[in-house]
Amino acid sequence: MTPLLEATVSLPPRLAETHVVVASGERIAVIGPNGSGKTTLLRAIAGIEGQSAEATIAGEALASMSPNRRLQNLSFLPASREVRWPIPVRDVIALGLSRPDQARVEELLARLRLTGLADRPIDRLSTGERARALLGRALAPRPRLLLLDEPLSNLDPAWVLRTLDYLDDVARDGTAIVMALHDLAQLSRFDRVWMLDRGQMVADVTPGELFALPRFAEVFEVEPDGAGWTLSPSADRRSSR
Ligand SMILES: Nc1ncnc2c1ncn2[C@@H]1O[C@H](COP(=O)(O)OP(=O)(O)OP(=O)(O)O)[C@@H](O)[C@H]1O
Repeated sequence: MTPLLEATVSLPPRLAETHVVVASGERIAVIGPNGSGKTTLLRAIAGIEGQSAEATIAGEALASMSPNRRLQNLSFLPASREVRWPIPVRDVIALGLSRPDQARVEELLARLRLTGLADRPIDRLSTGERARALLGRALAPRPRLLLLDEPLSNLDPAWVLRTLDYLDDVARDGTAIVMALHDLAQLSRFDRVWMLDRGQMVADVTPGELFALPRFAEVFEVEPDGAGWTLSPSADRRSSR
């Protein structure tokens, strides 16, 4: 079976050569401490960082796709929620589409509970509302692959859960999701976890396997402690942090 995504990326010194294979409908969490390379990996797969990516989606080279074809195949949601232009929310969502589709825009506005804000310029939304609108833009074309950089940050607890539920639905329809996140409490919602450390992918495991890895505590410098986390005894001994 042809994998949905196959990519070899490399951006030294920020990211060592990394080979990734993702199947349709897979949900993958990309984790790692600040500066470990999560954003770099997502941007490299998307081909945003120079010519670093050799990526194929369903066997087709991403680099040679037309802009429209790319929109149908891949959406990348950057971590930044900053939008400087006063574009109405419904138009922001429509920007994600390869051709006009008002019904799709209305569907996303309703699902993201943005219908009441649809005509408001996006630069006059709260940060969490803006995060939902930008996620709507990424979801709009029903791409085969979603690369999401911290889509849960700035969301309140209910919206974290609603967003994960929505992404589960999207994955059930066959879209693969590769998502950078910091909230390790949400890992059980994913099929696989890629753990990064200083620009290297050091684990590709199921969520259940992750916490048992000695490397986990070493990379994150924390250990599970009841319902939360505690700094591991070796924390702050690593030279680069
Ligand atoms: N444009 C850039 N040029 C050079 N180095 C960069 C650039 N952007 C990021 N870096 C460096 O690359 C490394 C990886 O950064 P990256 O943003 O991928 O980390 P991250 O895991 O997403 O971190 P965070 O959790 O803080 O968002 C860091 O050491 C960072 O300082």
